[in-house]
Amino acid sequence: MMVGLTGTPGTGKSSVAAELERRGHRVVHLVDTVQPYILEEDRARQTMVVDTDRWVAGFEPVDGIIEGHLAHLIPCDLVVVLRCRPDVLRRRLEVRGYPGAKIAENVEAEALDLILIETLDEHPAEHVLEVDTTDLSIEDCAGLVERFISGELPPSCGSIDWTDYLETGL
Ligand SMILES: Nc1ncnc2c1ncn2[C@@H]1O[C@H](COP(=O)(O)OP(=O)(O)OP(=O)(O)O)[C@@H](O)[C@H]1O
Repeated sequence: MMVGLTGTPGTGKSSVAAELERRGHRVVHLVDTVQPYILEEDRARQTMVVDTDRWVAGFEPVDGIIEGHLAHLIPCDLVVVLRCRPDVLRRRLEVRGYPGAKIAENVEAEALDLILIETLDEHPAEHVLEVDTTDLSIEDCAGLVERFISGELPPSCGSIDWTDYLETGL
């Protein structure tokens, strides 16, 4: 089974994936697979521009967990979307020393549910679990992912509304 672990930067994908790896799951990090598909470096946004169509077409399916903010673009069997309340996400990204514009862009994307919307463009809701990491430990998040994969936890998404964080200007 191929499981995507996606979310806005800072929502905890790498941390949760590391915990799942520690628990014996096979994890593939998308950052290790995009190198041949990088078109250019976007210096202002401190990020790489990836030819996502070619990358998706060239992706070899794996039996395991695919971690990265493009994971929902792959034809996974299940997708977990990690979420983080925008004010807390802002703090997580500030700690990283990201430029203000990059923080604002990611915080706004999170408040607008962009990754979830993209996920539901590609996958039926019955294959999707949304996890609000804001008040959960990394171990708890990993536990929810495990229970979703095993079928113990049903799919669930769409109950988060952080539009207030847009109106208050964060
Ligand atoms: N559930 C959590 N509770 C508290 N802090 C968390 C949680 N998950 C992640 N963090 C913290 O948030 C920060 C960002 O986490 P992480 O690097 O795992 O995010 P990411 O989604 O993989 O980001 P990127 O896409 O940029 O790699 C880290 O400092 C991590 O310790």
